[in-house]
Amino acid sequence: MTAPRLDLIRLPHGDGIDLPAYETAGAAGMDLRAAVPADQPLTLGPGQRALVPTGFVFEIPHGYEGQVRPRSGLAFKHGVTCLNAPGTIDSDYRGEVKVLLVNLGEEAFVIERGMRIAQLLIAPVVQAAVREAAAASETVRGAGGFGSTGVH
Ligand SMILES: O=c1ccn([C@H]2C[C@H](O)[C@@H](COP(=O)(O)OP(=O)(O)OP(=O)(O)O)O2)c(=O)[nH]1
Ligand SMILES: [Mg+2]
Repeated sequence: MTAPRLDLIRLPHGDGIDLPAYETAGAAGMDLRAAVPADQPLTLGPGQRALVPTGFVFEIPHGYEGQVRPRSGLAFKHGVTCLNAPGTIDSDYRGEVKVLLVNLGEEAFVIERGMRIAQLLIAPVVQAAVREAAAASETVRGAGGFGSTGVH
């Protein structure tokens, strides 16, 4: 599969921020950095959430989506994660990509300019042809769910 091209448009407050990048050859996601002012780090108190700017508009190719996902290290060490994980970036979105972080830990967490706060995956999507139907087809599972299998 050839790699789709991804154009990133740098916004003025993203000046000097490293381009989002795949940190290793096999990385699934590119790390996103916080474009908060250098002299105004963002402090997330316990239980608080914030929309953190990345400094870039991502022109996601048609037929793909962007998924904003947490970094496991931040989640494990500090309880900091993406509240809406995975965040969805639509291919027709032309605003700045932002990361909705929440601090589920017990200590305040300080977000400095350039800190890697989340990762973005590019994934193919299809749009279904939606229609209303009279009845659902029959299956062995039927309406069973939520732990219904393997129970005698
Ligand atoms: O973590 C996220 C999630 C979304 N977005 C941007 C890109 C996305 O295309 C747009 C809309 O996101 P979504 O559809 O999840 O939000 P909504 O609440 O449904 O808003 P809208 O009515 O604008 O679609 O917001 C981000 O920058 N970061
Ligand atoms: Mg929406």
